[in-house]
Amino acid sequence: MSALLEVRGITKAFGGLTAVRDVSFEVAEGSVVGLIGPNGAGKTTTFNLITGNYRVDRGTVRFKERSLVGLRPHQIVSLGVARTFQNIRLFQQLSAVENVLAGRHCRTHAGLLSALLRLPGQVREEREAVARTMEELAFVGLHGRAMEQAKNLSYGDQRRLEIARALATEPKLLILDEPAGGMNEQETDQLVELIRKIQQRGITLLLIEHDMSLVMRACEHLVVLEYGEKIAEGPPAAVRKDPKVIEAYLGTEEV
Ligand SMILES: Nc1ncnc2c1ncn2[C@@H]1O[C@H](COP(=O)(O)OP(=O)(O)OP(=O)(O)O)[C@@H](O)[C@H]1O
Repeated sequence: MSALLEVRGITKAFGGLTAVRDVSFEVAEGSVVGLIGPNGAGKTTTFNLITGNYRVDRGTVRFKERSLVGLRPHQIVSLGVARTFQNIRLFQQLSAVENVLAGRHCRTHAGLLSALLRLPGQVREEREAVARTMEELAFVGLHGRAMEQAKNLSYGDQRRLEIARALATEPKLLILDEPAGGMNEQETDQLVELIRKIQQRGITLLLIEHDMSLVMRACEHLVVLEYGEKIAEGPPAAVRKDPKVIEAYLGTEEV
């Protein structure tokens, strides 16, 4: 079976610095894949190349055998690739439910005219969108916080809200950039559970994470970057013993 996501030889330079050089990997449908590596290794740049936030200099990105190169981020979301960001990007003044509704936007069809006239189709679509939103909030464990402004939520809850918003776009592939960033141990344990529940829904996950306890528990395949290049990949137990990986992390953090 072909991979859900296939990245082949992607390269991206910023001025004189090649942030990602000739990186290739695949994400099998239904799997949880971790992209790891020291700070500045090119992980977020790789995500931005997949999601259309940056354009590749060279190489290909294929999702469900369709090229994503040259597509705009919202087109890629419509195809079924959703993401969260390393630096939380929520509408801080809006409620949790409004933030998730913003994510639903790409799956609603009613045009401006029917919205203004409040035609029956529009009203039905709105009702469905709110119901779906409440389901996603419950799914990530935020049922009691729907009306809370995003800025009043804890860091861990804000990360969960970002995941709910991404899920509301009905992705096939969910890309998480440091989902455990700023979380305490208990919140990280809950996140491992949430990742399993998302996988059980049939959604494939690709994540960047520095918390190795999460990576080792949640991921079945790891891709390791250093200085923009892939230095290893494989099952977590094998990768953590790989001398190149240990070397890359020496003096930075424990693998
Ligand atoms: N928009 C940009 N303009 C210039 N340089 C950039 C840009 N984005 C990333 N870089 C550089 O590219 C390199 C890779 O950065 P990237 O953020 O992809 O690494 P990372 O592995 O995600 O790091 P971290 O774990 O610290 O988030 C870094 O040297 C960074 O400074």
